[in-house]
Amino acid sequence: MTVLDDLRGRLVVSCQADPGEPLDDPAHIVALARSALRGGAAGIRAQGLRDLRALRAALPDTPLIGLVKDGTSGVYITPTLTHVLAVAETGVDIVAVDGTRRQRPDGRTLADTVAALRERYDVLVMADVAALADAQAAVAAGVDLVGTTLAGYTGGAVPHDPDLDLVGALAARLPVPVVAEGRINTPEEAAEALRLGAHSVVVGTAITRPAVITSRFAAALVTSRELS
Ligand SMILES: CC(=O)N[C@H](C=O)[C@@H](O)[C@H](O)[C@H](O)COP(=O)(O)O
Repeated sequence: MTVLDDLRGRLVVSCQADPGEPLDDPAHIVALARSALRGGAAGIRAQGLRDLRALRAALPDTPLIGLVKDGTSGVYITPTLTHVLAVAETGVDIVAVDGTRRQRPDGRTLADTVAALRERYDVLVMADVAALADAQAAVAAGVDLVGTTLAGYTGGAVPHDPDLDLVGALAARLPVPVVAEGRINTPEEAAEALRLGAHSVVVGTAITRPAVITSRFAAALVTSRELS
C-alpha cells in the first residue's frame, strides 16, 4: 500500500496554528492530529519544520503532508527549493508546494524544483494550485498530486464557499490524484468533493481553528440580537 492508497477516498485534517495563536505549540498540534485520527482522519497536513518534526516523531505511520509558509501573500507555500528540501528532511510523505504559475522567489521553475528534490529524497510532491492551467503546468512539471488549496487566494476577496467546480474540472482532466482543499466547511461539502472525483479531502479551519469556529457562532448571535 502506498500513501496515496491510504488516502484514497479519505479525510486529511490540516493542523496548523498561526504564530502567536494559543495552539501555536507542537504539543498542541500533535494533540489536534491525534484527535483528528481518532475521529477518522487518514492523514494530517501541517505547516512549519518544528511541527512537522514533532508530528513525524509522534505519529511515524500516519500519512503526513508537510509545508512551510514563508509570509502570507504571493508565493508563500514552500516557495523555494531550500524550503522544499527542508520540509522533505523532516520525513514527511508528501511535500506541498506552491503550484501556481507565478514567479517563485528563488527564480527556479517548478519543474527544476521538483527535479532537484527527487535527486535527494524519495518523497511525493503535491502542487497547491488556484486554477486548471496551474494544475496542468504542475503535472507537466512532474508533481504527483494536485490540490485546490490556493483557489480564491491569488487576488480579490476570498470567497466563502469551496471551489468545488475546480475540483470537478481538475478531476475530469488530470492524470494525477486531485485533492479537494480550501474552505470546505461542512461534511456535505467534503462528500460532494469526493462525488466530483476528488481523490481525498483536506479540511483545516472547520476542524482545527477553534478561534475561527467560535467567531462564526459569536457573529451569528450578534446578528440574531440585532434582528430581535
Ligand atoms: C490558502 C492557504 O494558505 N492555505 C493553507 C495551506 O496549508 C492553510 O492555511 C489552510 O488552512 C488549509 O489549506 C486548509 O484549508 P481550510 O482551512 O480552508 O480548510
